Amino acid sequence: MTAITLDGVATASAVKSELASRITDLRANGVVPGLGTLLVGDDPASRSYVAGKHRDCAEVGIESIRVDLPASATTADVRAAIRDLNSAREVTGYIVQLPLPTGHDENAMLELIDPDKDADGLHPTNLGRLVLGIEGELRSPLPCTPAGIVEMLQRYDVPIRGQHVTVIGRGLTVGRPLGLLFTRKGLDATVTLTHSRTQDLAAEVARADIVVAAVGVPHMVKAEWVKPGAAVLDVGITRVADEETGKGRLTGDVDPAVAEVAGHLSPNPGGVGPMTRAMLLANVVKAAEIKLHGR
Ligand SMILES: Nc1nc2c(c(=O)[nH]1)N[C@@H](CN(C=O)c1ccc(C(=O)N[C@@H](CCC(=O)O)C(=O)O)cc1)CN2
Repeated sequence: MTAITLDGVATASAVKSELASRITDLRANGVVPGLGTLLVGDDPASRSYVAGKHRDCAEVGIESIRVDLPASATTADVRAAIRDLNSAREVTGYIVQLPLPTGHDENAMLELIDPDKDADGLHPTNLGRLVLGIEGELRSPLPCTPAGIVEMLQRYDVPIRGQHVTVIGRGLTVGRPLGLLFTRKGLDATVTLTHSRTQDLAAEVARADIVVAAVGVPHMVKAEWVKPGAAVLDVGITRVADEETGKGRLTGDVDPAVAEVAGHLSPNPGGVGPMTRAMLLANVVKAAEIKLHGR
């Protein structure tokens, strides 16, 4: 068996096309969606992700406002930048790019974001609404990677209801919110959230219909662990030196041999990453629509 590829580039492109008409409507009604980004320091990966977010905005007609602070920025500087983004009229939603450099308290900074402008769904109020299972008008923006994973599975008609999902990694942007999202009413999966202290990871993966690997350990998920036909989403990414050329290349958490066992496989790069970016745009558009129509 060779797995069906969950193509994040093509799926993100479809999402972006669908957003374009909503953005046109917003603009016609005098609301210009604007995404702000706050980047602190000079981590090359974060720089590249932020640059990608601005390119995406330009592609779909969202304005983008970039605030970059040097690695020497103090917590007071970061607070001031967040305060400015909260009050900037042209910013309808924004993100604080994570991770922040060592020495900054990420949770404290996320808490300063105006929840109505939280394009990442990572403010405690918005995460709280996810925990509370609030639906309808008060439903909060969803964290982008979890939202992108679910969107991609649904667009490929991969069953979720009643399925067993094993998530590897309990981080803030992927594992923890993803567990909440999959168990939400309407999605109705059963989730095992695993982490570095999980005793028998292979066994937890083996019983999963859907596996999400988000740890950043190259090729950690082995083909022998995976139930034949399972959907496997490779989220963690590590830059390693190519053995032949010595040049840097990107490697996911999933061993390539998994493609021979899985039913669906999202590659890395080219899978969940582009969906993360597309879901950010969707959150910005949704926030702008709320600004126009109210909740
Ligand atoms: N405030 C946030 N910080 C971080 C988030 C987040 O959702 N909000 N997630 C990640 C980084 N991230 C977005 O910020 C992100 C990661 C990867 C990609 C992506 O498109 N990856 C490409 C490969 C990129 C490359 O060549 O390096 C792919 O998978 O094809 C987009 C966004 C942590 N921080």
